[in-house]
Amino acid sequence: MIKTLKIEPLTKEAFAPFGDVIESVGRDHFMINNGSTERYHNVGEVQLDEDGKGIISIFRAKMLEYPLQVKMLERHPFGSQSFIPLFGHEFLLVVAPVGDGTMNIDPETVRCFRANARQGVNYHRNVWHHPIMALRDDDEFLVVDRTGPGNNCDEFFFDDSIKMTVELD
Ligand SMILES: NC(=O)N[C@@H](O)C(=O)O
Ligand code: NI
Repeated sequence: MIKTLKIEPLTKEAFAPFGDVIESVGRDHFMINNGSTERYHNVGEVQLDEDGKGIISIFRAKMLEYPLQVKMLERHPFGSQSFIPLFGHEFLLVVAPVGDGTMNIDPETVRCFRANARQGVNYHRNVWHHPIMALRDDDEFLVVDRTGPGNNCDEFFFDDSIKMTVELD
């Protein structure tokens, strides 16, 4: 199989099978702080297993080489993982659904999205995703995910016959 992944705009609806889009645009909110602040409540769900702890980290990422061949995806079985751009830059993401839970990904289910400058993402537990795909060097992302016992990162490598690429326009 040889295919160039279509880069789709990131929307709440399209991303629903993979997790949450972290954004305020178009979302419900209510006033707090005596009317000085709008709270966009619960735009993403932090998922943890009973032994895990939620932590906040910062990832400073290099831009990968494009066209990029998607050789692998990873998943986190014990918790969700969110990426919120700290500098408000767009970024890409490649995902695949949880599937049947085994260490296998149907390449036909792999999708690519582009997050706009006001969006972050929250991958739900076991959602397959590519490591962070910044669109400029030294871009920084706030990351909320899980630490704790056990291996929380499964990697799946596609067969060499599967050539899926992401091209920048
Ligand atoms: N390994 C790690 O902490 N980062 C990845 O999970 C990622 O999605 O970038
Ligand atoms: Ni990850």
